[in-house]
Formats: sequence, structure tokens, C-alpha cells
Amino acid sequence: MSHPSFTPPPNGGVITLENGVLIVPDNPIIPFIEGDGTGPDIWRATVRVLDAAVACTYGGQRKIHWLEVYAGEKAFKLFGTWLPDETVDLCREYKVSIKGPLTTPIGGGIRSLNVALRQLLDMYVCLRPVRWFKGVPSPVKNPGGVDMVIFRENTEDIYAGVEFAAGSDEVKLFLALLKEHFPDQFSKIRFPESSGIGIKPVSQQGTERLVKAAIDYAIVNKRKSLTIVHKGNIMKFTEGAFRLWAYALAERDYPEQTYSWAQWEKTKAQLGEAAANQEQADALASGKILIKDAIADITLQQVLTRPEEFDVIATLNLNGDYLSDALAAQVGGIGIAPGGNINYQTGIAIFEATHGTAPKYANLDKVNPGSLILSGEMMLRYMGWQEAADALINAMDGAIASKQVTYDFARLMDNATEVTCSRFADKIIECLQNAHK
Ligand SMILES: NC(=O)C1=CN([C@@H]2O[C@H](COP(=O)(O)OP(=O)(O)OC[C@H]3O[C@@H](n4cnc5c(N)ncnc54)[C@H](OP(=O)(O)O)[C@@H]3O)[C@@H](O)[C@H]2O)C=CC1
Ligand SMILES: O=C(O)CCC(=O)C(=O)O
Ligand SMILES: [Mg+2]
Repeated sequence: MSHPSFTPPPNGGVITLENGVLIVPDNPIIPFIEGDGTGPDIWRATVRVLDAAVACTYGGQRKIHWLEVYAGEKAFKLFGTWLPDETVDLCREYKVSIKGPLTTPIGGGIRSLNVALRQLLDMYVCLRPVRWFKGVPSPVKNPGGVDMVIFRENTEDIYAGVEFAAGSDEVKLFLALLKEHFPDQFSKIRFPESSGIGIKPVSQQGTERLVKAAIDYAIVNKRKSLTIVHKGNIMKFTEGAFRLWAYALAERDYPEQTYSWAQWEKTKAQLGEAAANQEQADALASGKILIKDAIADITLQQVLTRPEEFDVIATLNLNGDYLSDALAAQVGGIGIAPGGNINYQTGIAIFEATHGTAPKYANLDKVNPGSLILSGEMMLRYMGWQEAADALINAMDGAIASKQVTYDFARLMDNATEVTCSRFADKIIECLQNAHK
């Protein structure tokens, strides 16, 4: 099999990071991965919308120079490898990229390429904002109450991939070591002979960099609270430690900007509940961000029943995965749920939809391209191209208001006309062009 060979677009420039600030030329080269399943459908729609947003906003002054890089089925067909090293290298070199979804087989076969990219490029934040667009159908009474931003830890937890298959030599060795060195813990395994084993690493460093990013975001965007979501009552030294490290970080590094439930508890213990309540009220009145926590299971109920109480959320990898799909449903579904994987220290970021490849709809020009388009919007904002990002959001509002929408919205919206994926993109582009006439 041949190896991928890449010729960078001739007139493109390179995004760099200088003193922690992303420097974006007017002609940045941006790698893209089409993705599997419906990936090519939504990518074709997305690239047209992003180009139109940039062209309408900046005239000819700014232009993205796209560079296709390969992963997933397309890479395997062309080069006999699912994730060529070159793809990872180019995403690292050009710093900002965008991708369609990639297939992961269940229960065997290759490990997730999506997770591999996050780990190889150490993109420790999976940033998933969840907000409602006016007119989008929703199963809840007040979808406008949902305006949350999830910071999902992206490199640790059970996603680290430390797993041993039941019956394998590896699991036998692992269990023998466990039995020898940790007999108490070994005795808690109900059926050792037929168990598969997964290991869940969660570190202080990993927690702190994630929570720092979430607090910084809350400060810059003037958000009111940060909820640490965890299952620390059961997994004490991983999820419970995540909670403790998160509170400690806020208290140690952000005493002027935050007030936490941990501080409230301390004051209550020393001075009583009334004093603690007064302290919290004063802190919030002065504009401090409230740092609080919630256990993961009740969170899934409360984001439904009292969404206004949730703002920025910091959580571990698996909780964040569940929570982001559940929250997407509240604001119209996974067809409109964007995301970005980001390392704020190196500047490296890959933007991608929250959903997967939806294989049953592949090549039908049917699914909603909204999630990938809005991931592109996040990318433009990350690059500092706010004007184009704002124009895109307005155009998305306009396209939804036209009620010419893809099947997922049309099946729930009154008096809507179902249009194809590409036609929905056309509608957004029309709105962009009309706004700039
Ligand atoms: N980051 C990534 O690349 C991700 C990859 N995956 C991978 O994707 C594959 C399929 O996973 P699966 O669990 O089926 O989840 P998917 O998210 O791919 O699809 C589940 C359902 O969500 C709805 N949906 C998904 N995308 C859209 C869209 N663009 N517009 C409208 N509706 C949409 C469809 O619902 P309906 O049937 O109601 O129409 C679809 O059947 C797996 O291999 C999985 O590992 C999964 C998640 C993320
Ligand atoms: O990589 C996968 O197949 C699943 C990833 C996923 O569900 C997510 O990123 O939300
Ligand atoms: Mg997921």
C-alpha cells in the first residue's frame, strides 16, 4: 500500500502559537477529515457553509485553505492503515483542524480513532456547548432554559483503553497479580474466572488542567456557575478525587473569582449556616462564580427538570459522553450538537460533531449537517474570526426560521418542509448572502 503524501495548499499560511496566543494568518491551512458513514455528506455541506461565512464576512481578504487528511475507512482503503501517522502530524503542525465522525466497532476490532486522535494530540478538553436555537423542536417544555457548556475530560478515565479481555492470558496474569498483592480487592470480584477487566485512571494533573480550562472559560464568558459532575460516592479515588481536586484548585488558584460549596461547608462548620449563607450571597453578589458539584445520576434528571441551575459543567470522560448526548436531546437532538477537542497549552484543536457516523443514512444526503457546521462555527471563534462565527449563527437562526429543515427537525416541527442535507446548507448560505447584501 502506498503511504499518504500531502502537498500543502500553495497559497496557505500556518497557524502558530506565540506566547500562548494563537496567531492566525488571513489564509490559514486547515486540515479536514471527511469521516465515515454520513461524514462525507455533512462535510460537503459544512465546507460550503464555512467558505460562504468567511467570504461574506471578509470579502476576499480572508480564506481558509483546506487540506484533506485521512482517517477511518477512507484511509484504510487508500493506504491500508486506519490512522496514518501523517494525519496526526499534520493536525499537530497546522494546529486547528475539523473532522467528520469515524466508526468504532463494538466489542472488538480497532479501538476508537476519535479517542486515539484526542490522546495522541493530548487534546484534554472536549468542549460541548448546548444551547437552544429558536424554533427547533424539543421534547421539553422550556428548551430555552438550556444554556450549558460541557467541559468533558478527554484523555483519561476508562477511555485510556487499559482493558483485558475475559479468558485472555493477559487477564489471567493481571488477576493473579491482583490476587497476590491485593487479596481484599481480588475477593470483591464476583466471577473472576469469566471477568473482563477495565482500569480507570484519573489523575490530579488531568483533573486540574480540565477544571482550570472550565473556570477560565466561565470567567471570560461571565458565566455564573461551574458544576463538577462526578460519581464520587461510588468511585471514591477516581471520581471522588476529581471532585476534591476540582474544589481545591478553585480555592487555591481562583480565590478572587470563585466561591465554592466546599468553602460554604467550612464556614458553616466554623460559624454556622446563616454565616455561610451570607458569605455565599455576598460572594455571588460581587460577581464570583459559584463552584458546586452534583452526582452524575441525579444530574441527568436535574438538567431536565431544572436546567437553569446548570451553566458550565466540568466532568470526567464517560460522564461527559453520556451527558452530552442527553443534553443534545433537550435542544433538538444530536443533529445540532457541536464540539471541539482542545489543548489550550499547545493550541492544538480538532472540531467535530457530538454524534457518530449514523451509518444507516450514509450517502443519502439526508442527515442534519448542523452539528458539524456549528463545530465549524466554534472553530472560527477559536481562530478569532468572531465576525464570521456570528454571521454563521445568525444564518443558522434564519435557516431554522424558514422551516425548511432536515428530516430530524421536520418530523417534530409543525408546518415544516423536509429538505436534504445539502439543501439545508444552501438555505444557510442564502441567509449569509442576504445578510451581506
Ligand atoms: N466522534 C465520533 O466520531 C463519534 C463516532 N461514533 C461512532 O459512530 C457509529 C454509530 O454510532 P451510533 O451509536 O449509531 O450513533 P450516531 O450518533 O451515529 O447515530 C445515532 C442516531 O442519532 C441520530 N443522528 C446522528 N447523526 C445525525 C445527524 N447528523 N442528523 C440527524 N440525526 C442524527 C440518528 O437518529 P434517528 O435514527 O432517530 O434518525 C441516528 O440513527 C459508531 O461506530 C460509533 O462508535 C459515535 C459517536 C461519536
Ligand atoms: O469514538 C467513538 O466511537 C465514540 C466517541 C463518542 O461517543 C464521543 O466522542 O462522544
Ligand atoms: Mg458520544
